[in-house]
Amino acid sequence: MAIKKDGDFVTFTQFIQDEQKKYPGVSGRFSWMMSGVALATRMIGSYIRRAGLIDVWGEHGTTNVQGEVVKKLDIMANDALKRTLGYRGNVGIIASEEDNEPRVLQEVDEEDSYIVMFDPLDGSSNIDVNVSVGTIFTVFKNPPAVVGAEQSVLQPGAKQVAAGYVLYGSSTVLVYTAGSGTHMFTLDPQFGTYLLTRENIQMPKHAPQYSVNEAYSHTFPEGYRRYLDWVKLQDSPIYSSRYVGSLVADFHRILIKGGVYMYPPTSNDPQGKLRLMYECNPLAFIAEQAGGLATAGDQRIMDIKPTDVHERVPFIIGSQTNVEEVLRYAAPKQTAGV
Ligand SMILES: O=P(O)(O)OC[C@H]1O[C@](O)(COP(=O)(O)O)[C@@H](O)[C@@H]1O
Ligand SMILES: [Mg+2]
Ligand SMILES: [Mg+2]
Repeated sequence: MAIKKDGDFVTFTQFIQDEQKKYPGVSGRFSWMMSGVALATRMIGSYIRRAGLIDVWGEHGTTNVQGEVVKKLDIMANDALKRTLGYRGNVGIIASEEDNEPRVLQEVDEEDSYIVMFDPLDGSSNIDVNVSVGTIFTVFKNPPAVVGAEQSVLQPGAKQVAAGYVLYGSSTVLVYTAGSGTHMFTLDPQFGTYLLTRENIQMPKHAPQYSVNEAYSHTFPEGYRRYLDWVKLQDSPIYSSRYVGSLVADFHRILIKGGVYMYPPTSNDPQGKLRLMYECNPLAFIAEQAGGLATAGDQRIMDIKPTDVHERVPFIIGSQTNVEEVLRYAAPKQTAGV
């Protein structure tokens, strides 16, 4: 249900403006920038809702810097975000899964300048088959003293000022944090705006459910294979498994119901498949703000010092006790303090 405050629904922009009032001297341009992200995701959502009626299915005919076949919707989503953020006036630098390099959008005064990085369309392999997909974004402050777009973006996840994702599922939801809890907004198709529906989400401490692509498990490091053997022997409770193949959809289920998602190193992707800057860091911020954990197995995701905007890392995220169960096997030395 949409949450009412003083008898009124709370829109995403209003919520951010109220949240920003806690920080002295904030210009309000932050919420203007965030409304740009919200606008782009409404555009992307309208493309997805009309898939099959309009030409969004299939390949774009190019490959991205990661060697992946790019889908038409990857590019449409990327363009929508670049266009709306371009008009916001306080986004200095952007970086995207679909662009080789981070790009200086405009010179803005340092005080109020942000970096926005995003995975414009997450779960690309599910686009043509009508399975939920998403958009993931993260926001950093633009460091003073210009050091060049490439260097400016290479900040550890702990420096994020905000992060979020949109899940284009049975309903369209936007999950967001700016460091004071994790909150969810649902797009009201009638009003065409995101309304607050869950505030201060707390991830369950444990749930008997894991999410991993087991087709590759024979190539996982031994620890992860031992965890999968252990989890299948549990009978009270018995664990079940779920895997959609869209990171945002698999993570959202865990945020609400608990459990653990992992994408270990594989023979195909010895560093792991998922990208630190615009997939793992934003979800880690959201998970931690909801009482969960996120690790690369040997260190907390948000402590990793990035070296490349498209770098990949092993990824374990979810409920506190579930993640600790995985780490007992996958990274024994890592249990305390993740
Ligand atoms: O098919 P696999 O190897 O299980 O990988 C699925 C994973 O890859 C991704 O599709 C990668 O993200 P993109 O679709 O944004 O490239 C994740 O959403 C998903 O969790
Ligand atoms: Mg992705
Ligand atoms: Mg993507």
